[in-house]
Amino acid sequence: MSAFHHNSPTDRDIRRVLQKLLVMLSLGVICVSVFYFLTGCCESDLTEYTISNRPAREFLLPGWYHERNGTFYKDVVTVHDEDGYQGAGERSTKTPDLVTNNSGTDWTATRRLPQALIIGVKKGGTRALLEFLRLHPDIRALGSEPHFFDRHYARGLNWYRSMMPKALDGQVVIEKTPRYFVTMETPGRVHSMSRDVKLIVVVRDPVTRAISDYTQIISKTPNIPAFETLAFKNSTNGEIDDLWSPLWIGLYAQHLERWLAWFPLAQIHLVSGEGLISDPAGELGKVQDFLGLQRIVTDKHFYFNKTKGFPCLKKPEGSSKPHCLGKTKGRIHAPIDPDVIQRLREFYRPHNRRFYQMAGQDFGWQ
Ligand SMILES: Nc1ncnc2c1ncn2[C@@H]1O[C@H](COP(=O)(O)OS(=O)(=O)O)[C@@H](OP(=O)(O)O)[C@H]1O
Repeated sequence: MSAFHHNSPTDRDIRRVLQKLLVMLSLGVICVSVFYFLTGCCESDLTEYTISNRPAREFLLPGWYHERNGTFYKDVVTVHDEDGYQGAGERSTKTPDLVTNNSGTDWTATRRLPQALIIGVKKGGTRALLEFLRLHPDIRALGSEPHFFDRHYARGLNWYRSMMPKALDGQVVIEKTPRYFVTMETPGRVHSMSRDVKLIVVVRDPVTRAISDYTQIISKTPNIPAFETLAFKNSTNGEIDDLWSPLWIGLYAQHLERWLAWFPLAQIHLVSGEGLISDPAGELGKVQDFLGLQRIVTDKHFYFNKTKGFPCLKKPEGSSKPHCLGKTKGRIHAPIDPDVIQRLREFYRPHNRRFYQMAGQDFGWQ
């Protein structure tokens, strides 16, 4: 009896302690949830990546993820060029290690179709432009090249929208796929998505661009014939093979004409690829104006890296260290016979003149 009276308060004590522990545990869980919610840990933008000092190939290839209906999908990585990858829904159980850039932490952010597109040109400086634009807090840029209008159109606009980063009201969603500029069906398809979309084309001297293109091709397929062999239909009479892709892409007037059948020139902004290297802040200023954004990306964001020979970012978004583009951007070109270069300059001269007239802008190519 006395033992019973002696044990009874101890049981109550234990119950009380257990109740207190339960209350404290619940409070802990609530606090952690609130903390995660406020810091945005629950919200990661899976189509984005953090800019790092590592070359693009290293930090992009390990995995692109996107999320649909609460499931993470690892993108099937198909290398298009140094920085172009496309997603196609291979299921993954891994947690994404890629994180968002400015903004997606706000729960009001939604995925929207892009209001602006960098449509070209291949090897013009499109990656540099996109990386520089990402510094702007009102820009939400897709890191990969989705190739929606040229390769994946059958997947539909909902798929395209699902690829986009989340954006807040007032932010401009943008993607870059340089092949859009030269593919026949793209202007009409872009127009049917939106007649108001803003289009950006980075253009570069077509001769240098062709050599850059060839340098990239040969880096992947070293056994292809020499540039000089591919550039001419007939080496004895010097007739240029303008259907060879590296040369055909440089026929800017012809490609622009196709876009002008669908969009007014005022909706197309041409960026000088050379200017993007010599005066990145100047070119970025004009692009920000065109996009209706405040000029936030300015010369204080850039420095000239002598080793790289190109402008680099002092402090890229998502990192505190300076950042240059990867080694496939700004690489040493394949050596080309100077007579061939001269012949190509002559070939492009009338095409360039026509392009300047159409664009109302002289890019000063020789
Ligand atoms: N800041 C900076 N750093 C490095 N490279 C720069 C920069 N600005 C412009 N460029 C030029 O960009 C060229 C590559 O163009 P793209 O990014 O459009 O190439 S791609 O079509 O996406 O493969 C690349 O071409 P190459 O020099 O022939 O490699 C560069 O000349």
